[in-house]
Amino acid sequence: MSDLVTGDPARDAVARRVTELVRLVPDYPQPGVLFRDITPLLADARAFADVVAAMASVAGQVDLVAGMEARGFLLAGPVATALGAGLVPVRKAGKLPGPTASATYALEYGEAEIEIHPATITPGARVLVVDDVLATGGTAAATVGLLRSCGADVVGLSFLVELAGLGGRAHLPGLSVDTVLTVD
Ligand SMILES: O=P(O)(O)OC[C@H]1O[C@H](OP(=O)(O)OP(=O)(O)O)[C@H](O)[C@@H]1O
Ligand SMILES: Nc1ncnc2[nH]cnc12
Repeated sequence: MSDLVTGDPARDAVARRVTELVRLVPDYPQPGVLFRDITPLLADARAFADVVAAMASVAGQVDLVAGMEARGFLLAGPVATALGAGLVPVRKAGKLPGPTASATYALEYGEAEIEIHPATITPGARVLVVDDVLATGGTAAATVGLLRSCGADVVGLSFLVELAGLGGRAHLPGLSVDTVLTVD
């Protein structure tokens, strides 16, 4: 199932472009995974601008946008600029000089650890979390937990593509979760 009908024609048109421009790669990076490759979308100037605008439109006033390494960075930076907000890079372990705060989590294809600089988060800062794909929700849930442990007020999450069949939303209870395109 593709959720291409939101009732907003402009938003539906952006969702259709995402369907057209996100390449499906079977068995990558391991057998059984249908990988969503966003590079054709990023290379299309109009589509890139439209998805950034759509992803930013879900939030009101925010202080910071948190983006997950690596593909999340590509969307979170422009979304932060569009919202007049700062950027918090959520990095894979070992990439940030200390002091850092960290969390471990499970992926659709493996396990990972993420880190942030807690000093960049003022207590009560309103933070929007941005990433390309919501799959099992492990990355997003770990990011929310990490941000909250640093005093952030996570006001919502904005994704390009949600793989609804993997049930990621269930790991984000009580949070506003928006996606440009939802697929099974
Ligand atoms: O909902 P989940 O099951 O946690 O999966 C989603 C995450 O997986 C991908 O990142 P990945 O760790 O593959 O890193 P990359 O962006 O560096 O390719 C994607 O960009 C999300 O961050
Ligand atoms: N199927 C998938 N395609 C792209 N990124 C992902 N992250 C987790 N699962 C993914």
